[in-house]
Amino acid sequence: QRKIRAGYNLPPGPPKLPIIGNMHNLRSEHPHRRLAALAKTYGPIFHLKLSELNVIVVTSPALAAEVTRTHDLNFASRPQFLGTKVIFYDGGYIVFAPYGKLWTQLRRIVTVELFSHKRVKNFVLMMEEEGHSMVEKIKNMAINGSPVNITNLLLSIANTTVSRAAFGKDCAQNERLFTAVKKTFKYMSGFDLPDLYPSLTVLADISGMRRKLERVRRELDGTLNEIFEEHMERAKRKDKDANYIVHDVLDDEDLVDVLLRLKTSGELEDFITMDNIKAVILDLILGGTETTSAIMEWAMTDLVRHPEIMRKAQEEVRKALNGKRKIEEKDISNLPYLNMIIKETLRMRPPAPFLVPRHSLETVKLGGYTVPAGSRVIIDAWAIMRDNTCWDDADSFKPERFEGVDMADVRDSFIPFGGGRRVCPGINFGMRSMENVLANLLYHFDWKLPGGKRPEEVDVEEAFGLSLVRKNDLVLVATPYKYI
Ligand code: HEM
Repeated sequence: QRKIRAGYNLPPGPPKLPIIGNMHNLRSEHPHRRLAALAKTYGPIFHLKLSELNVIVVTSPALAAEVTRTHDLNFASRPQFLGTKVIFYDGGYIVFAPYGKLWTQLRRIVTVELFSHKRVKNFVLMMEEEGHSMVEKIKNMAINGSPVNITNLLLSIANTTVSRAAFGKDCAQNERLFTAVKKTFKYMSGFDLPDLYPSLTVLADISGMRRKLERVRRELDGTLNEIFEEHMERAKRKDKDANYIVHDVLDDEDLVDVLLRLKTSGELEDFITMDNIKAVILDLILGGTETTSAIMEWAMTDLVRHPEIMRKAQEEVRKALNGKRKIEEKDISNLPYLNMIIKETLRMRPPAPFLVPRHSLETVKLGGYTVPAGSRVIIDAWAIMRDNTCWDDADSFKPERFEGVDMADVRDSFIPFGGGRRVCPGINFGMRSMENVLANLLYHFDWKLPGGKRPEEVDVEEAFGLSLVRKNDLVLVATPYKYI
């Protein structure tokens, strides 16, 4: 560290304490708010020492663009955490993968096979089906007078949507897998002791962290093995049965089918193992579940807090549907205001406030300062999207601000999905599924708070884990809409 300081012009930052560096500066329930406050003192790029690690934080659109565009390749890698190494088959292969051949191959496969327009179109039919069954569930609760736990409902539908895309319909192991995945969420903050002192490998054992992680990994691996075996069996039956008919696209291949087909037909590079394939599936579940459910939950929170915005959104969807009983994909494109609501929620409550950290491969200059090779680089998307110099009245929920905005013009200041070659590949999939679910909630029901609470009494307490979520469950009362 002394060597780094002597030779380099590191960005400014708060004073460091011996051994722990700046860890005390982040001790807060809300690290995203702490970092934004530090930016006010130290400027748009600052340096933190978290135990052994050099952490560079950037909080301006221009510097974020330098990371994701000007120096894209240099920052295209990820730091490694103990959790990702143990659980994700030695390193994770997409979200947390270091930059390299394996990541490039697997990301390409996922982009082409899961997120292509054609596939997302097929998945949309599945999303429609899930949307309808959610509506029926809520109608039953409304008839019985039970309030709806929106938090659980949305997490469950987000999980079903991603896992149906990955494993197909009626996967018996889904519940078990999701329970294990949820356990992994809490081991992945990157701020755990073994991650802050990576050179002290013994810490992973003393703290008991490795043991806990290995237990979860065994659970996940066993469940994934069962799922893969069932898929292989089904593929064999399909091959043997010349009369096997694919009845509709929902019956078609899911992602596990696709990956297994590519593997057995030799279309995948030899170095891609079954463990890599299993890790890809976990990556997608991890990347796609809590993010989408968090945004939908915050959107509902802000809608009940702003009844006039809720009313406007409901008028839009009810006018567009004109008495129809079921929402279809083609209806969604007639809901521009709903799309603005989702964008505004992504701006104000990004599920990944710091995106996913980057790792600097080489020493480079950023904003006139030196970023040493091996630094962890955090793009503070939360601070950028709450910056009053980028967004007028940035702390207020105003979906109208996106009216007529060409998104290319705000590409550096609207970054909930990140940018550059590590940008989120699930944008299309995520946006479609969120629009579908929210349109259903707004079309079929009127919503109010239980116990006669007023809109301004809705709590907006945040909890910071793998994603920025509500601290307390959102519970609302639904009244079914009387169709025209
Ligand atoms: C509200 C929805 C979502 C948000 C806000 C979101 C946000 C993000 C962010 C910030 C990153 C890191 C980007 C960077 O480093 O620049 C990311 C990466 C990723 N996301 Fe998403 N995501 C969402 C939905 C999804 C969905 C639905 C999926 C898949 C089903 C998904 C899969 C991934 C994957 C695989 C990566 C890793 C990309 C890589 O490192 O190459 N995400 N996402």
